[in-house]
Amino acid sequence: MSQRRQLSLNLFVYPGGHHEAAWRYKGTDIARLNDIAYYQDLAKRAEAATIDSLFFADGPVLADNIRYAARYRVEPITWLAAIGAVTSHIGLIATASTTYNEPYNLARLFASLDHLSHGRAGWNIVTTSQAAASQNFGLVEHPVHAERYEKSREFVEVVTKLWDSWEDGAVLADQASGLFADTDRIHAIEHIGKHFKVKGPLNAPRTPQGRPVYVQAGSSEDGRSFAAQYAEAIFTAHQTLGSAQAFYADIKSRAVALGRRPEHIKVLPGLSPFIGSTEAEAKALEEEFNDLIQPEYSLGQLKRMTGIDLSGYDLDGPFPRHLLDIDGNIGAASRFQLIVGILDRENPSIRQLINRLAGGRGHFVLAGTPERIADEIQLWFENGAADGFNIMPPWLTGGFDAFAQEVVPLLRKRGLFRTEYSGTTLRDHYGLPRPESRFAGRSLRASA
Ligand SMILES: Cc1cc2nc3c(=O)[nH]c(=O)nc-3n(C[C@H](O)[C@H](O)[C@H](O)COP(=O)(O)O)c2cc1C
Repeated sequence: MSQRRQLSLNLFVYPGGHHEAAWRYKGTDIARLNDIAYYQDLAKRAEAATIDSLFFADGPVLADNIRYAARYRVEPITWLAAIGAVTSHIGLIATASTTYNEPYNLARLFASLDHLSHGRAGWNIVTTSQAAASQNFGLVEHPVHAERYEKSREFVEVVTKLWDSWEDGAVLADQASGLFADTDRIHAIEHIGKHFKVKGPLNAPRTPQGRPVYVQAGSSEDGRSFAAQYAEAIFTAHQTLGSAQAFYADIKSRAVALGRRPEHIKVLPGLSPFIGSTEAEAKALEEEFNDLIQPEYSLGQLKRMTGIDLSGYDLDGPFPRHLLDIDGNIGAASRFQLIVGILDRENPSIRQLINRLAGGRGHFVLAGTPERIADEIQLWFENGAADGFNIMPPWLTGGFDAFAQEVVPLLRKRGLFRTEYSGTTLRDHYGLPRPESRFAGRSLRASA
């Protein structure tokens, strides 16, 4: 009997939680945000709930709104390495930018993470939308959207070749013969492109997963086309079932047009759940968070997403829609479209829009009972909108614990989510094949 299709559930970790005022919430353990033991404990609890992976976002520049929120970054590969050492199954997905890294260095870092975790590494491939990052790297200006995506393609090609440069079986470790490596199975990549010139090979063996899982998180036209070609999992933000369905259908059909199998590209929208034993209790909890919002912070967020500075405007007045530059070049293009959608559907005041975005920066925020949350997950999963979700707890660690203790058992009871891991690698959890090196068999052909 073929097994029922299973949800993929990731835990998206943000210091303190995803609501922008999470760090001010009484239940947030704010003193422990730099304590690796806090994240290790969280990872162990996520592993006990058979969550597919932990995911850390990142960007190589300090957020300009640090004054009002815990929005600093610790470097995720370093952090996940320490988490990997105390866990055995949960996937470890780190974000790294193709605009502000060198492929060789990054290939080494992720290969090391995959080795040390015995095959649990994933790479969230981003191009970095924050323009201020350029000032940390001596660039005259931040490359525009299309340029960043063009460079990211070559970056991924180089890194993939480096991960392929050692075939399986290249390490002989034959103590009797004295041969450590079969050098016919280790290949220079000789890459010469527009942005990178890399001879290779990598200086470490092929990793347990062949290569880390490729994750992608941009939803613009360039982002989708990139994802359809390379991504094995996609993080995306949607406010409605309809928008998620349209995105899902578009991504899968693009992937199929490129000769890929649709089930090898997991679409994982964000979901930030406020859970209560009644609907009213859940809504009251969300309100408690929204009461902690600081408008200075929220208006900065809004400016980043829309390009408009609304400081000085009456928060309870209408959103000045006419100021939106629909055709302009906005860094996070898909998030801009998402806000336009909210304005079209709901015509909110500025304050209502701020509250709407505070929980998940445009991701789907849902306040309800555990059954209501499970119903919505099932609805999206069974109606062509999602292969799973990127769970974004409003606060940590309590917001995740509530999900693990109250929603996960319901999903299991409905046969939608595993009760135990069936494998040990992130590829196993997502049901993805282990890729073969492009050089596989080449040495045999040469000597035939
Ligand atoms: C769940 C999720 C997580 C993301 N995490 C990051 C991140 O850590 N760093 C980053 O630079 N961008 C991140 N992004 C943003 C996208 O990678 C992308 O840069 C942005 O959406 C703009 O690209 P687009 O115009 O193709 O959508 C994230 C997006 C989503 C949906």
